[in-house]
Amino acid sequence: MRTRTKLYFKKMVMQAHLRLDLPTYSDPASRPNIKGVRSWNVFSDLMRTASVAFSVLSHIALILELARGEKGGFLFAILCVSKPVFTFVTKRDLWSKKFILYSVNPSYLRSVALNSLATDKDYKQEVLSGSLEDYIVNEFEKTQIALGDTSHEFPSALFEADKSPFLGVFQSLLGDLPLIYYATSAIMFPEKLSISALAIYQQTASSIQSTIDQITRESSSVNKNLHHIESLYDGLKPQHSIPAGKLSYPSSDSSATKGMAIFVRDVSFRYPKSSDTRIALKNISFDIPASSLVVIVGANGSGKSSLVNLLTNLHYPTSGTILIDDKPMNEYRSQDLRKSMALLTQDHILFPLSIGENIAIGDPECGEDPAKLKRIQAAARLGGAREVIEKLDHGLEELPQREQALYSSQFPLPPGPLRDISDKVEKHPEFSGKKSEPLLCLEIEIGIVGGEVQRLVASRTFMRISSAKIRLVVADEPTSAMDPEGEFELFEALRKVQEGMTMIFITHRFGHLTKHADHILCLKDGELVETGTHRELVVRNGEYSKLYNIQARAFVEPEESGSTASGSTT
Ligand SMILES: Nc1ncnc2c1ncn2[C@@H]1O[C@H](COP(=O)(O)OP(=O)(O)OP(=O)(O)O)[C@@H](O)[C@H]1O
Repeated sequence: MRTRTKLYFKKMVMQAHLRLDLPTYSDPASRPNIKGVRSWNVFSDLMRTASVAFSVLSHIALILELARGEKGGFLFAILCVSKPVFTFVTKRDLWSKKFILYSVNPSYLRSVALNSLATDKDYKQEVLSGSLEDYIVNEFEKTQIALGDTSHEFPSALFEADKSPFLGVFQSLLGDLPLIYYATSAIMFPEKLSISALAIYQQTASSIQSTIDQITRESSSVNKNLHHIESLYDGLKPQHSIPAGKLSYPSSDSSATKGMAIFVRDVSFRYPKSSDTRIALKNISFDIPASSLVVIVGANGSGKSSLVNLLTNLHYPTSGTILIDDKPMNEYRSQDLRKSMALLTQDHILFPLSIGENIAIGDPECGEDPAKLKRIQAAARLGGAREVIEKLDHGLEELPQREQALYSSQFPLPPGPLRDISDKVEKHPEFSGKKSEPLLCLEIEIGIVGGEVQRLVASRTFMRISSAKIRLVVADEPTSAMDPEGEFELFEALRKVQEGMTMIFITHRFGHLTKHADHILCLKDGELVETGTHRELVVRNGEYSKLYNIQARAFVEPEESGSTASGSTT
């Protein structure tokens, strides 16, 4: 039951995560704040609270039953429950309240900072190289002196302790009242004295006390866990920042062989909820005709990736409109638009799945397609990843990272595959000194490096393109870790499959691609400063020509550089 409950909620948590669009997901407050395991805690907490409540009720019933036959019995029963009830009512429990804990005591804050200097590995190198050991300890001692008797107790304990001492005295008095009452009535009516009844009363009263205490302790954790579950159900409600309509894309009237046509009208964009209040894109307008090849260039931070984020529906303009095939982008279903696009960026990485699945996932609907393997192989060839895969021990079956959970044994393992793994673990640098840990998670990497990762990720894009559903391909510097030959081959392969698709490339390297571009968009500080073909822009002698000449100059002899700078190199 525990496993089933956890798995059920784990799936819900995954769905809640997957439903969020990028801007919403970027805000940590919007992400579901619960793990599957907590769901079980909620369930078991509720069960435990119910059983404790049942126990309290049965104790009260017992004491009432015992008291029924006696004169003054009900008064005695009330006295028995008075202390637990009083404690419950006057308890100061921090965890059942909404609160923020923070310290303003400079000595305390300094002591925390010095403690982290001594214990945090991020500071280790600088602390050692700066010979700061004695300084840190001495300064820490000073903060201790400055703090004096200031309590270091956990805030909840301080909060709970912070109540009138009279309450405590009264509380313990209440605890003794049943005994005082019973003793008084025993003196007045000695014939009624029964040691066994006294013992039962005493024991029952203290049981009630402890079970009520338990309920109060647990109620806050039940509250907290229920709140988490509630937030999970809230997370399942769609909360998208990107508006979307109901039109399907591609619409039935658009020709199946054409790429996506994009018209950007006076678009400005600022990242939502970003601490950086600067505007990323300012009043940008341009047209990208269907099936054209567009290259976006510009210096770092000029807004190229931000523009791509808008065109691929990952973010939404702060103002202005983007039209796709003559209709505003937000009139289409977001899912449809994304299914018609292939985005390839330098940040795309390998998933923790087999290499084959990493490529196949480009077309998540390929499922049991009998031609799947052939398609994967073709995609790997186009992405330039064939050799990368061939050198792997398990080819397409290889996992980019193998995560292994191992139980280390106190005793040496017998020779065999388990012993081999165990030996490998013990030799691993991360393992040193951790022999006593019962469970060790170890990632064994298979050594695929930057440029090779980019080839495999590019293969995923070719797999996506081979689904024949793609109308727009966007490549945002996908070759940053590749050698120039790899980059050339990738762009050539993309250009060759371009039929029926619009292609947008972002690159910092001028050359082959920019010369073939139908349009070049040149950005500077979030503004579109120039558009045109390579030839047009080079002779214009503006921002594009400046960026181009910086690179071109590196390839010409010093005496030629003067003519290059003047724009004659085309
Ligand atoms: N996720 C983000 N949140 C907030 N601001 C961002 C975010 N991404 C980019 N920016 C800001 O938007 C502006 C444009 O950045 P962008 O990444 O679009 O430029 P770029 O031309 O692609 O740069 P590069 O060539 O370095 O990739 C910069 O000021 C950047 O700091």
